[in-house]
Amino acid sequence: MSTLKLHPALDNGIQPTAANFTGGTLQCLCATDKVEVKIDAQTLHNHACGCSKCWKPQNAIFSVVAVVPRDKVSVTAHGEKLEIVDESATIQRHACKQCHAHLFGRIENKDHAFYGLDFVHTELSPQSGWAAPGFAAFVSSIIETGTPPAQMKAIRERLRSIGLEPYDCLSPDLMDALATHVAKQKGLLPAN
Ligand SMILES: N[C@@H](CCC(=O)N[C@@H](CSCO)C(=O)NCC(=O)O)C(=O)O
Ligand SMILES: [Zn+2]
Ligand SMILES: [Zn+2]
Repeated sequence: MSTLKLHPALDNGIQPTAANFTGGTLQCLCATDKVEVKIDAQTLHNHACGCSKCWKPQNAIFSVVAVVPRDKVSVTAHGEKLEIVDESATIQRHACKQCHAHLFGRIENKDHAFYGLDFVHTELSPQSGWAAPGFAAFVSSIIETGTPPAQMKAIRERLRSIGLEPYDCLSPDLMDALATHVAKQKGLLPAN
């Protein structure tokens, strides 16, 4: 067992994706009056994210975050406790005002490549079977939240050892999707 602590869902053995899994609920960390969000689909593109904006549990250096179509996400309890962390961010993260867990992050810009997808942390779910993380994104960004640069080599090696290829932005598939969207907007590729 490595002494490097990345995130509990990575350090304790990655739980496998369940076939035919169709969703569940997310709950905030409050002891009572939990905010609850229902997700009526399996998640996609789950990944470790090292950026400073994605929510992570205490002492974790990575977040674990996936996407799901926004029309599959609904607030089912205590929505009055939610607030948007940063209205100016591309991803508007809806967090519990009391425990600060992020229940979902929504893109409101219709011109964005990922418009229509919400960002969610399935570790907040009592169910198991959600999509397993498949890569690590924004790895160099962990330096921005205080990780000493000298630890980066060991952290990238640890990520690889648990099957998560480290990238300093998103994965090549997702970067290609972003660039394809821009080329279509410019009329350099056919719209569909
Ligand atoms: N170095 C910055 C990077 C922040 C960043 O660009 N984060 C990405 C990934 S979040 C989920 O994968 C992003 O798309 N952000 C848009 C947003 O947060 O609104 C840092 O660490 O802060
Ligand atoms: Zn809460
Ligand atoms: Zn992030």
